[in-house]
Amino acid sequence: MISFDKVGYSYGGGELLSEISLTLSPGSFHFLTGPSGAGKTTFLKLCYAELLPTAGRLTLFDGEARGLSRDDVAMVRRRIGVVHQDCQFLDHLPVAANVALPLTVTGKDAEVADLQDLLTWVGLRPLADALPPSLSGGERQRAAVARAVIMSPDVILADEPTGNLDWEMSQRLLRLFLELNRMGKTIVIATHDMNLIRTAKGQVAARVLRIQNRRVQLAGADL
Ligand SMILES: Nc1ncnc2c1ncn2[C@@H]1O[C@H](COP(=O)(O)OP(=O)(O)OP(=O)(O)O)[C@@H](O)[C@H]1O
Repeated sequence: MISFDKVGYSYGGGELLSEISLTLSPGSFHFLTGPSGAGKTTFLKLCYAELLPTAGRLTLFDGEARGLSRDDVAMVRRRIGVVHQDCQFLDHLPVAANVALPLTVTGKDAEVADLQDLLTWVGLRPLADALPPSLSGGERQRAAVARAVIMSPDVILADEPTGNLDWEMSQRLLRLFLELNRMGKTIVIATHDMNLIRTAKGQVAARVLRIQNRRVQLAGADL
């Protein structure tokens, strides 16, 4: 589905990521960890063609990343939902409209019932008409998850989704990702939170990718 073959990435200086060879198979669950500045966000950006490799071959679905046309990139982005680290919203639009935005911008209307179901699923139905600035950190993250899944993507990438959340809210968010994975979605979560990883590993056959010394490698079973 997403396959790295000796991929490297450089922002212009030396390589930040080197010789990455791995495959994110359909339905798999991966955590991505590593020190601050190691390149986790950069790795995720490669996965959704926000950045293109500066070395090696990266296959996104059936196409080589560097050979994708604009239409191909748009197609890739429709199949990948991203929960960004800072989850930005349009502050003048209510939560429901923000969640529906990926559909609206592609000219489609969200079915009201589907949108309400999605908001119920993330526990935000009572806040459907609230404006984003009034949401708590956990509510923002759940709205971002809802927005990332509204297009029914095959893959969900989340960048530090539990970064500023307390343990209970982190667990709640983790349950959403576990449920999405049970529905067959491929999940990649970048996180520093080892407790979250351990908790998840009790519930799903998650693999842990660790970025160290520019390489991305599968961590041992001790994690
Ligand atoms: N657009 C850019 N131009 C140049 N350097 C960049 C750019 N974006 C990121 N970097 C650098 O690349 C390195 C990796 O950044 P990245 O955000 O991928 O790391 P990270 O592992 O996600 O970090 P954190 O855990 O702190 O979020 C950092 O040193 C960062 O300063």
